Amino acid sequence: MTEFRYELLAQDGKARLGRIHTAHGVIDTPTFMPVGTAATVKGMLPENVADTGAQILLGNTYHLMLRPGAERIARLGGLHKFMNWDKPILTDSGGYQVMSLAKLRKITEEGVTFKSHIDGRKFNLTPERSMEIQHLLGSTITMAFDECTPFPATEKQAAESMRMSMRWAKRSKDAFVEREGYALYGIQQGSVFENLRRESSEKLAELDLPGHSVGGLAVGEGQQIMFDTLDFCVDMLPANKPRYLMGVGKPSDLVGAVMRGIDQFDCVLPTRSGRNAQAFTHRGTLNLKNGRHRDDDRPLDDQCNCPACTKYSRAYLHHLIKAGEILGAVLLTWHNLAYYQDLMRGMREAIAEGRMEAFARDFHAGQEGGDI
Ligand SMILES: CC1(C)O[C@H]2[C@@H](O1)[C@@]1(COC(C)(C)O1)O[C@@H]2CNc1nc2cc3nc(N)[nH]c(=O)c3cc2[nH]1
Repeated sequence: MTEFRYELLAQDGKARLGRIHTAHGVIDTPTFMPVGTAATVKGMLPENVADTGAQILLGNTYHLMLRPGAERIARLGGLHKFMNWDKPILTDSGGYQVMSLAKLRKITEEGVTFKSHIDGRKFNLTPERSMEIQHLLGSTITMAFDECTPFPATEKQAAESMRMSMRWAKRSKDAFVEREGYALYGIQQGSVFENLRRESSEKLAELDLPGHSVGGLAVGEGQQIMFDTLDFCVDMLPANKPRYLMGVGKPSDLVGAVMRGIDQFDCVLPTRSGRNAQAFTHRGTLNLKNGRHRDDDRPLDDQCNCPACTKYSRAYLHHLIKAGEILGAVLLTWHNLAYYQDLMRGMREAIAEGRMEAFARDFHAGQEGGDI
């Protein structure tokens, strides 16, 4: 069996090249984790997600506990078997999704009670139940149960929220079932306050966990405040363990956060935007609904080798979108995931060669290139 461990292979400024070894395989970092909320990366076969270069997917405790149920997935062999993905899976712990999706939520020291946004059934989620669900799913990386502090928050609100999350982190660790090659990550909170981020990091350090995430960001604060917070909060987490920035983000967020020491990312943007006709390319973003594409025989992105870019034209993609054809959403999702993986691969190579600054400059020049 493989023990869970992080290898730091190279650094370029604060940017890190690394490798995470897990029971379900290796993850080259910096890495982007496609979101597979309901046990599927929407519109994609898992083998095609793997073909884009993805080495790990994100799943959600909240969605899977509501439907089809964690015990059912366990009876059917676990989430990897259920969705036919044999590489690592990281599952979020549910607190964030309860606050952003569920109805009639009630938070107490014990946990959260809420009504399903699907059928109104009542549920109870505690650190202990979240750990049990993620164990039943067979998650490679389990996230501690926390409260994502809303933005904006006063320092007092952020302190109270963070301190409850740190008590819940201890309960998560006590309930987590240790398995070789599997890991529990702690989640740093504290909003935008340096002293609270430090207090959170010190509390997490006492638990000696194999990895950590920066929580409480990508909650509407905007890129500059996110970067300003990362400038001080990432270094508070142990350098010999992975650092995961939850819910981020658009391509320029990824470049800026890698340069501030982040190793793992997840975001709905590439898949959700793909279903909404938006394509990320090396020369900026395109909306394929726009009529200017109707006669354009060029590939979507001439630097991409995904099926959408090598087998079809912008005109065809525009036609599929206008006609509401499923293939339009599939091809744009496929392309966006391939673009995100190309971006991460490009950054890994740049860090290995000590040219991350130049990579970032070229990235921004390409995005502002215009006339795409
Ligand atoms: C509500 C929904 C679907 O989740 C996405 C997406 O909208 C949207 C809306 O704007 C973008 C940025 C594009 O992403 O924000 C969400 C992504 N930001 C984010 N995800 C998080 C998940 C988290 N999980 C835990 N356990 N704890 C956290 O502190 C936490 C913080 C997070 N911040």
